[in-house]
Amino acid sequence: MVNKGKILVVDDNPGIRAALKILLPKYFAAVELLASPKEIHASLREFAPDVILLDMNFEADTNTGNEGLFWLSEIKQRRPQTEVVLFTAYADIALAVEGMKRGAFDFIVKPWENEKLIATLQAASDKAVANNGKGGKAGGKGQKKTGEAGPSMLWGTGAAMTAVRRTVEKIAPTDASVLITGENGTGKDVLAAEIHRLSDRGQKPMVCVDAGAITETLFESELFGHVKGAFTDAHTDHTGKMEQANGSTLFLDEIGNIPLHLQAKLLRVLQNRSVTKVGDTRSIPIDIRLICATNKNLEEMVKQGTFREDLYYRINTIHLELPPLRERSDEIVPLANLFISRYAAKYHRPVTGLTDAARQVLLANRWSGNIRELQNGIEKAVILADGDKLDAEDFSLPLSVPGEAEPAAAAETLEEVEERTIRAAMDRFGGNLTHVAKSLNISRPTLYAKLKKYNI
Ligand SMILES: Nc1ncnc2c1ncn2[C@@H]1O[C@H](COP(=O)(O)OP(=O)(O)OP(=O)(O)O)[C@@H](O)[C@H]1O
Repeated sequence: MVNKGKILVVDDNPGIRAALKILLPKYFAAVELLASPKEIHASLREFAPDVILLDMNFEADTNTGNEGLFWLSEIKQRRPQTEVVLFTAYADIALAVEGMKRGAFDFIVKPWENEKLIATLQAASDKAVANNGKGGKAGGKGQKKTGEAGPSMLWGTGAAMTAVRRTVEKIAPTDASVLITGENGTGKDVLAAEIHRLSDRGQKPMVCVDAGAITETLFESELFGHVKGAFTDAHTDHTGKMEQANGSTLFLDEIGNIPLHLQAKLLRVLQNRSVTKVGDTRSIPIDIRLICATNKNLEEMVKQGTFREDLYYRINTIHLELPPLRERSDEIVPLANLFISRYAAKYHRPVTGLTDAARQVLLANRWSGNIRELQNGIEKAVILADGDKLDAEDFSLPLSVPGEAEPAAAAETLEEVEERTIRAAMDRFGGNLTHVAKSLNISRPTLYAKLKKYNI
């Protein structure tokens, strides 16, 4: 069946373009092919593709994929509703995860299988159509919206998350500054929203600023505001995010990305509890609760002199560390089920759950992109699935061990999940401890201790 989607292929290999020129028009309403990414901007404007199949390396002899990542963010900035499928000859899972974190829909490795390529492009096209329906807001990370109601948070029952939850319950109603750390995709934004929701300020919208997404020149104006005429483009007065957050919570994401000279200005505002707009002399008192997040090690940055120590102590009254998903295995199945119901409703698919084999594959995966990667995987699987349960084959995951161990149930203990994951990895790597330790991201001594503990 021909999908309504418009596909743009960007690849400098003429042979690949020739093959796709024959294949794709059988399945899609319109297909455009470009040899160079330099023409992407024009094509975004004129052709307005739903999906871009984007080569990762355009210069001969390079295989870093950096060019692909650069063009991915260009596309996402200019036309966020367009979905991007990365196309690479180099099977690099780290690059795939990086691309997904930056908003790519999926990753296809060359040489490709026609069936998989078409299915992926069709799923991406369906998602692009859904994106268009909600005004172009697409997945991936972009500028955050003030007051956007974040999705509700599912709390894990493992030891680490139980401890985080207890702390959150104690500190949420106070005005203490909170620093949330953790790898990308562990749920820092979601946790910030939860703290705000539980606080006395929860009736007002939380104001979010992604410090990683604002240019240095706009930072002050964005945060503190400006008055008309303060600089060339300041045609009107602008209320900064700090003032907008008055009486509420300010969530400052990616705080580790703020350059030193701006850190000094931020500190001054926090100390004085007042803000002065760019181009103004009057100071406006502000009453905000500050929550910051970062995936960087700020303590290390303080030692290296790239993060101000005084600012670090100011924002870090309470420190919450979100563990990576691989250390929160008890959450994988409940989260997967949550995302299944969310996406089944969104895409009108009759999917209701997971087969045992699918649970198995999800539990055995490493999830370097954490909950975001799981969410993306479920979204794609829901779009592509044929039956009412997602099966192992609906996920293209590297560490799958279908049908080996006992099916996982949501009620399993963390230890049971850990034991099964280790057994699965031992089988997969034929007992090669170096490979098993590496795949589980633990040291060999830790692995020895666990093998002994579980009598493996
Ligand atoms: N506990 C949770 N319950 C439900 N959904 C969650 C949970 N944690 C994270 N998610 C979902 O996973 C995705 C990633 O979460 P979030 O953006 O909060 O991570 P993050 O740590 O802030 O990532 P980054 O470091 O890239 O900013 C989001 O779509 C979010 O809705």
